Amino acid sequence: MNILDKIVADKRKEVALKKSVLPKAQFEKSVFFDRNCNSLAEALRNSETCIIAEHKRRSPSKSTINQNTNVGQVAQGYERAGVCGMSVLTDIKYFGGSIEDLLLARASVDIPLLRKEFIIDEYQLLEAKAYGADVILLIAAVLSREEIKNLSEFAKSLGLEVLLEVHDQEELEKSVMPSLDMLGVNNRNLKTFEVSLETSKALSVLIPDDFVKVSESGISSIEAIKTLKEFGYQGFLIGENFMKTDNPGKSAEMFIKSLL
Ligand SMILES: O=P(O)(O)OC[C@@H](O)[C@@H](O)c1c[nH]c2ccccc12
Repeated sequence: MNILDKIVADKRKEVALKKSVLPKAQFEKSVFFDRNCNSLAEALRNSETCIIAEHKRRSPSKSTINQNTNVGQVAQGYERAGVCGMSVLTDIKYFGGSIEDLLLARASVDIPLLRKEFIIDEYQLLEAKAYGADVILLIAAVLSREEIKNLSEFAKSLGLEVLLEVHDQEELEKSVMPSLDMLGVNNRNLKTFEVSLETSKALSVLIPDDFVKVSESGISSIEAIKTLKEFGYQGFLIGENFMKTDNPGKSAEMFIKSLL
């Protein structure tokens, strides 16, 4: 069993348990449930910075990155820095996040928020909406085409945007459909943790032009962004490079300044 299989097996148990404790009808009572979502795709199309900054305490590939974060402060720092959106990891077991992190970020900023999670069930989409997300991530490596279709259409019916993540040509070809807003290429192979920006370069030509292209993971230099922009990318998801510092917001601000 690779790490991704393990994460998904644990996620299925976690979601089953959550469903028994908190029935999904509860989510409709959230003040955020009827909120109009902010568009990340729109922000990326109209921005020069193109950065989606992530809140990530640890990961299976790096163990601890930053355990002493205050997610509200990080969110405000990212917003001040001028990012297009923020990604909030909500997985507890492998990434040290929580769904409450999303809520705290939502309470602190207005920028588009992506719920970064291993989504396998509509329950998690209702939960994402209730806790203030604007965008959800679907990972092609763990979903069939039919699951991608059902989950993305359900997300859209809630007013959420959808970022679909792929790592190779096969995943990309099985996933392209109109209910997606953005296509993300993960430079990190979630099964082996190998990182290479070549993945984004190779897949860029295969992504239809009507989707906003996002390059994810392993990005730490201005040069990398300039090169990826030449390959048509309009969004760049950066986590560790900001989170490993004492002040992720300030790091994002400096990065963005040197980008402009
Ligand atoms: O910290 P990095 O290398 O800048 O990567 C951020 C983000 O792309 C990464 O956390 C990520 C991309 N796809 C995921 C899916 C699940 C968990 C995490 C991820």
